[in-house]
Amino acid sequence: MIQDSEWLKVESLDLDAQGVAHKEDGKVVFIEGALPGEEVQVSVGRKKNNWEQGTLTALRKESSQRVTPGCPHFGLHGGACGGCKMQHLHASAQVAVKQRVVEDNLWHLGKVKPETLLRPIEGPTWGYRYRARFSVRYVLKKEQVLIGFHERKSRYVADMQVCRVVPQRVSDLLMPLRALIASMEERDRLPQIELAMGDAVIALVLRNLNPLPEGDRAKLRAFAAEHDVQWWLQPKGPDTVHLLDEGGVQLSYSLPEFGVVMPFKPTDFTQVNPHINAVLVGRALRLLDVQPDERVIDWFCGLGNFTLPLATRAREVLGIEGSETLVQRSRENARGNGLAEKTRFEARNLFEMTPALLAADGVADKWLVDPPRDGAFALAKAVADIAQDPSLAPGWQPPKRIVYVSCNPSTLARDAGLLVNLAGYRCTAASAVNMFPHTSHVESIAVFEKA
Ligand SMILES: C[S@@+](CC[C@H](N)C(=O)[O-])C[C@H]1O[C@@H](n2cnc3c(N)ncnc32)[C@H](O)[C@@H]1O
Ligand code: SF4
Repeated sequence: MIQDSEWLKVESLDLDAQGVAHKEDGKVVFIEGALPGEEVQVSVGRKKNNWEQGTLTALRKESSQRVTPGCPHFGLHGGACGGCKMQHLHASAQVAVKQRVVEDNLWHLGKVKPETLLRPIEGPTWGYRYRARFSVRYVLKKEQVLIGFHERKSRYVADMQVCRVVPQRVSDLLMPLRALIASMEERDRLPQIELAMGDAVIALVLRNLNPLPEGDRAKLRAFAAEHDVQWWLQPKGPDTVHLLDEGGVQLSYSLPEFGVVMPFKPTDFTQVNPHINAVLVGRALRLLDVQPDERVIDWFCGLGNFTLPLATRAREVLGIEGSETLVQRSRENARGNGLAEKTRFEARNLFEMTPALLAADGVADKWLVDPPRDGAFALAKAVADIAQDPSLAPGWQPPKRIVYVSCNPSTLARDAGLLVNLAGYRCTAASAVNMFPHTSHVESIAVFEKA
């Protein structure tokens, strides 16, 4: 590291929550721990021709948005955990940064300017995370078990004694879990514990590389009884996940606004933040404004998180999803909620969409699109191709309205560019969704209307 004595004025924050400044010679500097508006000195770690990257070492003008981090393990303030990146920035300023990221991406990558910026969706900033994947390491030298997220920029597991982004009940389990694993015969062959919380159950999935001896199973049972958790074991891939002991309360979450209950398995995709999810589903449906005579397609439907609420409003909904397991779960959930007659589900790879395949899915009045980080390029491209050459799909009509929920603003922007600049849609609204407070993940929602 080289200490740079030049004072830099921080102009903005990048997606990794690094302050961005320019040196006198025009070089861009990315500064860990620095916030917009601050004047800082930097210890430079990496140098390239036109940029440098370093860490804040001195501060002579502090941002009014700077706050004391809420977690002792926060990596930029002496802690080691790399799980959060923005705890030093006031929660509402984090949302403003994310809103700006959505706008900037739409404009710079998609040449799209939303007609309206909606108020970002916000929820609790602590204790929100109902899913987490904790690494487990038995450190032989110290005869100690660590359970936590990775340290910043490292493969090591952080020595995490509490965690403020998971619910308090889960944070309180971290030290007892360490003691439990340390006491087990298989302690050095248990690399991961995955958390999946439902409305009424804390499910913990223990990855076990070897079959567990009866003594270890008895210890898990005693822990479950004492701490009111449900153990699942995962001997191999996600499909091998099973309950340690059959029975007990079923893992599920509910969407009360729509009277829907969604049972799930702990390794199924479910949204990380159930508080935001409930608001997000409500907002998506209001933005879609589905009418009782309308047909809707829910692309990348997962276990039916949007499909079933949509089916409470629409004439019929088609849900399409890549995972057979999730399609199966969607069907069961539709049956369980009395919505089987209005829904149909299909397992398909949506990265391979073509105009002909799109036409075969039929005309729908509205679409909900909620892809993984890679986005929905093939889908947006097929719509754009048909708009350019309608003979590719004779008789097919594009949906009047699309609500696109995204976990990656750059792929949203790319797809929005296709819809707006080639397929004749207007982007009528967009906003950030603060699904992951204190991290740099940006969730967002955008509305496209056929012009
Ligand atoms: C962001 S999740 C959304 C799921 C659901 N809408 C929800 O809210 O729970 C994205 C979904 O896309 C699915 N997926 C990933 N790649 C896919 C592909 N190539 N084709 C179809 N679905 C895919 C995943 O299995 C996952 O369920
Ligand atoms: S992930 Fe948890 S332990 Fe790590 S910094 Fe964030 S709140 Fe603290």
